[in-house]
Amino acid sequence: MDQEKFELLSQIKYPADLRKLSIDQLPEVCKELRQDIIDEVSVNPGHFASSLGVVEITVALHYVFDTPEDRIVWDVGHQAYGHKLLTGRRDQFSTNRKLDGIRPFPTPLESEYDTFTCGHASNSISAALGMAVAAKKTGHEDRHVVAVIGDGSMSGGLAFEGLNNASSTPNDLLIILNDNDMSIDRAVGGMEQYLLNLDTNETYNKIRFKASQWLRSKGYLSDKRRKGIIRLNNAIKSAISQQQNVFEGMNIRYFGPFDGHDVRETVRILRQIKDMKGPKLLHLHTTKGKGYEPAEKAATVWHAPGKFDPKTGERIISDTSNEPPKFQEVFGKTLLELARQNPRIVGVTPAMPSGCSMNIMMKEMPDRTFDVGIAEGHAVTFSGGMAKDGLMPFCNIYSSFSQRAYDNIIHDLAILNLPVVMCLDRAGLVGEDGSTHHGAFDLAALRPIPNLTIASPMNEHELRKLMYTAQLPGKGTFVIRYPRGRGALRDWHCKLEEIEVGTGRRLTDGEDLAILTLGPIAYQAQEAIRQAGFSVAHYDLRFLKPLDNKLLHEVGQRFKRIITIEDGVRNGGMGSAVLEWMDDHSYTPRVVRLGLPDSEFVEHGTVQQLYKKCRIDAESIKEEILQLMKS
Ligand SMILES: Cc1ncc(C[n+]2csc(CCOP(=O)(O)OP(=O)(O)O)c2C)c(N)n1
Ligand SMILES: CC(=O)[C@@H](O)[C@H](O)COP(=O)(O)O
Ligand SMILES: [Mg+2]
Repeated sequence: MDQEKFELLSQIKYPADLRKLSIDQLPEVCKELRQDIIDEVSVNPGHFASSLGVVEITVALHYVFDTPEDRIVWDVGHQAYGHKLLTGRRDQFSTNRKLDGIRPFPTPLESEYDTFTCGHASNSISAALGMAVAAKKTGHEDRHVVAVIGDGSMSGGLAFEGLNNASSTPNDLLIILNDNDMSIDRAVGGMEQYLLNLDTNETYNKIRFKASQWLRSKGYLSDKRRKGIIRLNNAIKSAISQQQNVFEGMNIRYFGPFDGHDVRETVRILRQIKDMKGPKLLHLHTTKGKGYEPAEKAATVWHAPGKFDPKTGERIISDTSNEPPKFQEVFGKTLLELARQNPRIVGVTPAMPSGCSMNIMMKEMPDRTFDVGIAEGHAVTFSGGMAKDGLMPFCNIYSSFSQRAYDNIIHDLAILNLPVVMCLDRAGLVGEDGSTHHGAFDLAALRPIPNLTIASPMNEHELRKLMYTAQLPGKGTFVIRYPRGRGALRDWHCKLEEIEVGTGRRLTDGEDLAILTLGPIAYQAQEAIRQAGFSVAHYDLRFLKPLDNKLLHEVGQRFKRIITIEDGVRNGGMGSAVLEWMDDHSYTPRVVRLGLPDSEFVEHGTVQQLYKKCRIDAESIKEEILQLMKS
């Protein structure tokens, strides 16, 4: 069956097999590859539309370049399913993103065809430039290095830093700009606008490409003359179009825009430019979701659509009407509610309006919400600027992406204690996106920073109240972290009221030991307490900073055994804070800290599977209780 349906694909285990085919067979390879992605992702969900959009680019790259000796660096890596299928992982693809299965994004830990860590956007140009420089300095002068970056990822500051350096460091890097006019939501910003305008010069660009081919064939286009010719070219182009090409202005040769779905043409162009010296950028137009109509029509939904029927395009969505809402939905609705009451509130998201549900406020208040593109550092500093002069920004960033903005939080918010509410979404384990996406480090990373208030709601009511509290006058920089997915309360709407900063609460009382939790991991603890059969006092700490001194004195005085549980790295976070506090106040309980390890990165799987691996699921907590009670 596989051989019939995938006649060519079934013959390709590695790119070397692909390279045995004729160029005229490539469109058929693309067709089969696209079908394989559709079949596989429909039953084993993952990132979808982006991979469909780069099928032809993927095939052309592996056809033209001598991978893995030549280096392809994917940006984000959510578009790399075709690459995985052509590089020895077709047999394992059904395990993609599953516990112990192949990883969600390319990584050299998995394959020599994966050249760098992927997951967080905008790093490909910098990493590829590093590889291009390393190739020259380590005796691999013939190695080609290619960065493949989307238009959305090009909005990230790191990409600009990479371009800036590439323009002045000797290198032969090729950057492929995969321009589909989309991020997860619609791509935003000046670069996007610029790329749109570049399209109007398509005819000019074609003529120019042909001219450069001709000049080269006549020997006029030597590498020595390259910069001069680029400048001349630029001057002519500016005169014709009243617009300078940004890339060429930076001495990066620009080719395009071309149709990135014409695999034969893409191969031809790549062959033409691959050995040209100096940095160069090939601009290809593609359609996100290409070849699968529902995805082409609604690329945001089909970015990662879950299971679906490949024939009808119907998404298979289980009935969740009896389940509690997602934290994201509660955040989005509460933000709008608060913004209606408080005119100083504005919303900021770096490219995740749908993911974090800020799109709810965006719809009603487009002029008070800002999607700044994939620019986490900027999102924070921009929020700081607005706060400095009178606004009250809610800046929502996925916890793991906020790692990009660590200094901005310290330097541009905390030092002035500016009233910005940093909402860290996807805090803790996120599941199938794996090690690059778990929000593992925020608690440990932010705890030492002066002025910050750091809180984590146990459930939807707490989230709403913390959001309300954070926007009250005089609260300074306020961090609220909460996880991906559903909360615990179906009846999530509650009155908005203030929670006194730095106060936790006792949820249940007991005599044998105390459990301290932060955030919704409390529910795993509650289940463990039910099963364990001991008299356990359970405290929801609620604030990591400031700690609740009164609560901790009560715990220190009453208990010789304490278990702390957090959905974050166990060293440096809440457990460490409690341990330090107990020591500082001369209490000497035995403290068992449960949380994510700092000895290895947590990989992918369902959240529940990963809780178990990290021993923060109910069953493991129960075992820890029993163990501690033996001591
Ligand atoms: C630092 C960082 N911020 C945000 C994201 C979330 N994210 C993943 S893919 C994506 C959109 C990327 O758009 P683009 O590069 O154009 O790729 P496309 O999906 O359009 O092919 C975003 C915002 C991320 N992975 N990393
Ligand atoms: C590739 C990437 O970074 C995003 O697509 C991420 O996978 C989104 O995850 P959520 O589904 O949690 O929004
Ligand atoms: Mg894009």
